[in-house]
Amino acid sequence: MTNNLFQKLWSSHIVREEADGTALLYIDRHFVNEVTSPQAFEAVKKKGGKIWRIASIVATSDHNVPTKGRNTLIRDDLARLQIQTLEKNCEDNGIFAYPMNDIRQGILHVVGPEQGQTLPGMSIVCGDSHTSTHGAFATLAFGIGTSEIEHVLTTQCLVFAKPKTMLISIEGNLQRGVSAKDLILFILRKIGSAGAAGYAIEFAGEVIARMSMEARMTICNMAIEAGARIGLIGVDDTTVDYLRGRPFSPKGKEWDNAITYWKTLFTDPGSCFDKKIIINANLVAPQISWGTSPDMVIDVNESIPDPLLQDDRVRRESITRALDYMQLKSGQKLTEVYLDKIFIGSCTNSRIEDLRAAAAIIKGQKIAQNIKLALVVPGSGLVKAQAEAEGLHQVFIDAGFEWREPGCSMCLGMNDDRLSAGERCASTSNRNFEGRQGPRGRSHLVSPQMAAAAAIKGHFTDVRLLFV
Ligand SMILES: CC(C)[C@H](C(=O)O)[C@@H](O)C(=O)O
Ligand code: SF4
Repeated sequence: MTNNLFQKLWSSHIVREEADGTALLYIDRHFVNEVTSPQAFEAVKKKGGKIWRIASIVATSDHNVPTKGRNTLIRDDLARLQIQTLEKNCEDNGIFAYPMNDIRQGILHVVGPEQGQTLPGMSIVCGDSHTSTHGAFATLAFGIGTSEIEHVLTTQCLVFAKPKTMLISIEGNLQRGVSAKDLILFILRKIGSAGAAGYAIEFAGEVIARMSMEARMTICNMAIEAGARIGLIGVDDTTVDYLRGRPFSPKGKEWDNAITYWKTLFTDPGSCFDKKIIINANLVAPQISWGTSPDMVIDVNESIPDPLLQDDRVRRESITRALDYMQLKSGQKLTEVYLDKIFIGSCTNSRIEDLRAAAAIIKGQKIAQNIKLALVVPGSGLVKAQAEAEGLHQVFIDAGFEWREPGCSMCLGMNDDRLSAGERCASTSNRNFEGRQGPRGRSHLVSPQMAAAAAIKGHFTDVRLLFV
């Protein structure tokens, strides 16, 4: 019998399955952050419950940690309280946590894989929608809400409705200067922000096979922006090589056994999917989001769409509203629009490869006069240290960027790093909703290369031209 990767992962975690496909799943790994866990811990305590499997939990604060001045008091009361509460909950329950000043601290979706706490075959949950990132390692990984966190804490299980399966196969070659981020933005634009709702997506094909784990994580990270709670990629040598020698990866005989199992985690040839999509990578240009949803995207050289040309009324209205919010006009080119801030970071694009790609473009140049603030926020303390060892930090600093401590930072306005009203930002993050990076702020989602080039020019530019 042939099974696709999702079916293999699903069936190996079922505790009980109902006829309609809803199942009680066993959870192997529970990542916990400061924002969505306090009420869950509180509820467990109130009900006199016990945490079922403490060793499955890994915690760190990432959303509202400051990215500078970490040794001074955090000014925002809520942020301070949430961080302190997480620390206390972990201490009281003996839970493994990376404190804010630990070099291993960072965004959970960067830290888990980096430490080998994300391993193929696991079921993984976290009170955060971008948990789909971990699916790049052939894990059944998805975001959950606060009441579900409580459920997992006390039972190690979770009820989950079985999703349908979608295969997105990416063939051909990505052009030079076009990255995994452009590819996933291109896919979002093709299938829409609800195009994969109710599905688990598997990304496959020759382009994925050639990609690094960092790039694969960028792809799976944004599966949720297409409505899929799960994004998956099968295990191959790249997966195994990435995990070899990581602090929490299995060692010795256990490593050998693990590889034997991991190598079964791929879609059997001839397996069925509920839906299949083929993408020609050769057609992908550098992408820029122009609107207030991650599927409102155009090629770098395209013009902003005209709402009047849309047949669908809802679509027409949402484009009109987005253009108004973004203060853009149909027919306009984004290469002509000046930017105020640059953000290179987030769980989508803050890994070492992302920083290398951005630094390669910036090297020896200065940020444009009109850029008020350009931030580079590494995804973890270890990414930061690696970048410093390679001298990348100096490239950024010399150009006029600020080099910060790891965290979610300007990806969302939950800490001091924000857009002010009306400011326009080139951002390597994953969401461009109204007010996402600060009230009335305007976000354009791009790749690290595109953000780097925009910092130098002061506006967007086609990075492919920098490589000829
Ligand atoms: C705050 C958190 C719950 C949220 C999420 O679930 O994704 C955040 O990380 C985001 O990116 O919007
Ligand atoms: S970096 Fe952004 S998308 Fe990722 S977990 Fe943090 S806030 Fe969410």
